[in-house]
Amino acid sequence: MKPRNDFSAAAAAGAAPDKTHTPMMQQYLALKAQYPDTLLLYRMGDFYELFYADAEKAARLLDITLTQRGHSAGQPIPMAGVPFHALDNYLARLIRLGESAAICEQVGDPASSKGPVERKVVRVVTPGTLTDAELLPDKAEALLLALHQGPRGRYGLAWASVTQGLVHLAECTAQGLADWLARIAPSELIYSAGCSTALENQLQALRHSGTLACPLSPRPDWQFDSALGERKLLEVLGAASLHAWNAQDLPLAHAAAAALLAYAEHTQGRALSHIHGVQVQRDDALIDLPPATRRNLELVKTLRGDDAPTLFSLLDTCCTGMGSRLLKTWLLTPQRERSAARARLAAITALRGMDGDGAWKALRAALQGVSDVERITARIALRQVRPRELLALGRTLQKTELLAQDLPAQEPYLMQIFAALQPPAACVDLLARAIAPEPAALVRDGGVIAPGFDAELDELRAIQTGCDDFLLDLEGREKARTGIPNLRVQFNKVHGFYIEVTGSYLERVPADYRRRQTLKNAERFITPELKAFEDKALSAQERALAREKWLYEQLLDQLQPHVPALTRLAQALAALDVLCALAERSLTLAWCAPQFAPEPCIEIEAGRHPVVEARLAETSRGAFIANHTRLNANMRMQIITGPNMGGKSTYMRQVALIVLLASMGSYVPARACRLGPIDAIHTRIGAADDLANAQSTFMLEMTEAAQILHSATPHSLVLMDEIGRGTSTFDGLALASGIATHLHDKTRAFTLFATHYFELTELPASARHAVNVHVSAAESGSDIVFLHEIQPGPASRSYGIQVAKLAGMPAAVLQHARHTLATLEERARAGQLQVDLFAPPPEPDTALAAPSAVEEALATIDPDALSPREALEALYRLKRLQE
Ligand SMILES: Nc1ncnc2c1ncn2[C@@H]1O[C@H](COP(=O)(O)OP(=O)(O)OP(=O)(O)O)[C@@H](O)[C@H]1O
Repeated sequence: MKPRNDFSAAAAAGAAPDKTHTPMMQQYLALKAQYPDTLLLYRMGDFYELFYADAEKAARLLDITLTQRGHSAGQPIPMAGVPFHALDNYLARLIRLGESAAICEQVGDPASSKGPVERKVVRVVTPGTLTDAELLPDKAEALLLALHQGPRGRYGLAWASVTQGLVHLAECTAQGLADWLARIAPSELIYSAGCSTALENQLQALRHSGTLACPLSPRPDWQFDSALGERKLLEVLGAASLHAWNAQDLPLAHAAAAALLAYAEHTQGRALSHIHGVQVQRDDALIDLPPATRRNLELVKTLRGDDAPTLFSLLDTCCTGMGSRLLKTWLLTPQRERSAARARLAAITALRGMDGDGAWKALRAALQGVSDVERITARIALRQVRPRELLALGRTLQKTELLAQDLPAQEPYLMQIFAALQPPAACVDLLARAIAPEPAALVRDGGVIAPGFDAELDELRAIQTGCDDFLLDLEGREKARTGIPNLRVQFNKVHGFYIEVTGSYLERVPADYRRRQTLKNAERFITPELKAFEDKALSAQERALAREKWLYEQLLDQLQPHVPALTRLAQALAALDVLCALAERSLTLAWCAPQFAPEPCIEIEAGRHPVVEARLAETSRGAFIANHTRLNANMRMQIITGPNMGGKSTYMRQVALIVLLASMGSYVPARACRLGPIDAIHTRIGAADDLANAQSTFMLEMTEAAQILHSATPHSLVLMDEIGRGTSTFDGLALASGIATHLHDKTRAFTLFATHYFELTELPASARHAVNVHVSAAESGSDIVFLHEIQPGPASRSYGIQVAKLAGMPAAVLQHARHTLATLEERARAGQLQVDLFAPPPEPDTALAAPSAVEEALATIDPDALSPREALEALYRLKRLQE
């Protein structure tokens, strides 16, 4: 028999309440049935309790005590709980572990309830739909992504951050899916429970490989409905058509949006009224930055997985969390079309002013302490905002009026920002009048609404403050009446008001005193007058609290119409913050403004690697040596040789970082930079075993290289670092030469190809768009000095043994290595193994290349047009052909 406490199946199936359970457990089970996959935190007094399997899971995850709470239906009830005031703390831990939690509060009045107080799930906290300031990281968005599998290997994607109010839509092919998922990097992914097993396996595999680092939740099939999605989008946008957003013909993305909005609403317990826009992202609009590129270029995480030092950590001097989040978006989604980058560059230039003495400094000083208007606005719309957030918002709004005065007037992008920086006057006024100067953290504690805002509240408060005067007066009068000199009138939470008389004066107590409590040396009394006062004071306090709650709700109602304007203002503040931070960086780090060219080219004068340069400066290990790069239609490939530690990887990465920085609209670490159209940055650098996916170093290297050869175009930048070194010398060399030739002849991408195979330096002799360069080093005795300068021509030798010496290799090993090297070189000279690495391969055998009968038959089959029976017959036919 199934254990009794495995309730979920019966409950989830909507079975009638089991009358053998206690009434409270019946209520719990009915609520739990609606959230079978989510931990249900059930409010009981000062605790949130979990029961049965939830309790066991929470005890394990949160390291809290698993106890029992009596019996229900004849079985003990496992229970674990967390104190209500520590809820945020425990929620944060659950979210980090990828769990979700449904928060169930008491909503009924305990005094008038028969049986258990009425309870309701007020919100569901999930990793992708966070809104709490305490749970959200300042500098990162929590994104929820819905994925819909359409026919013929196409997918619809819809994603949003609940605190942003912007829904993103995209459609992609099966091949592009992994890249999209990596680019969006959601905190939670929902997909249709009815999707194919292949998709489910692919998602799980991406999760194991780390490409997708978030929980995956299946949702009911019917929620992924295209017509419903379109209707819902129109509803939240308050529009009649999606044309304004160019989002009309995306049925698969609409289906994903239906599930996305349904899930987000389900978690928040209300419609998302603050959604203000839809943004369609098209495959070909963004510069492609595959996961390997983000990783290898250490854009937002180092190769070790740390947050710094990275390009983002170097750039991010933003004053607000909104700015940091927007900066990250700009960095990771650079557009192929240059108008956004041009506008940002022009704005940065205007902010810098003539000699760096522009408005940026004053603006940054003003931006300090600006609150997170974006998130506070979302929380207003979701009616979750706390009093102190409203206070902070009010102060920020007053500040933004001043901020706008400092903006340089003529620049178009800044003028646009200026227009959005005007806070709605009615909102500023309302907040200033309504919120107390030092409000309590929670409305339920009172003291949130400012004095003077509401006459009734002021009156109720006056009764409470009149308390002290009355009590002093009463104490004086009672002392005089009774002649007890140390009589005191006091209050405590348990016993209310009382008159305390010590033992020695008890005989003087008048007859109208009623005993309330006996202590060791004293008695506490109440009189009719004091009782009447107590009733009035306590009821005034209760009524004041209720009035404050009501006023706060009214305030939220009055703030709703301002949500769109506040959202626009938040966007403007974020953009201004990023532009000022980029202006500051450009001046502090001596960067230049890049120029965009219509023809294909990457021309960099005195380029530097910003992160390596900053590290060198920090550690006082000398100056960074700047290098030039010149790639254009006629010079598309550099074969880079030179010693280990010479700076090859640094040089290649710096070119990619400069291209990326320019494309996002930032100044760049160089003296000058001219950049033509770019559609992707591909990198094949370093080698890390992917043990989790059972891929060897070499397999991974080849997989990544193959992907690059398939997807790069003449407008792509490709970095290839020491390709082929993961296998035997000849195999590696042969593959490296094949790959280099393909990139040069067929792909024709801008390619930086660093290698230790000297044989590859012969390529430029036959490949007219390739050139040899090397990083320079100088020998002094048996030692080596790295000059880190890129110079024309191939390197003369590799200096591996000198580098090993620098690394502290034992002298005996070095001696052995020198000897072996001499022998090998001698043998190579004598053998003169001469292979023309770059000769075109013989034509493939045409007999072999012709399609077989099975292949021909296969080509005529359209799987989508076949019934299951026809498919089976087709399979038998193919089998026969094979025989
Ligand atoms: N242009 C430069 N100016 C100053 N220092 C540099 C420069 N380039 C590289 N370095 C320093 O040299 C170190 C090694 O550089 P890098 O890793 O690029 O060498 P490499 O040639 O790729 O070596 P390997 O072939 O072993 O991978 C860097 O960490 C940096 O400290």
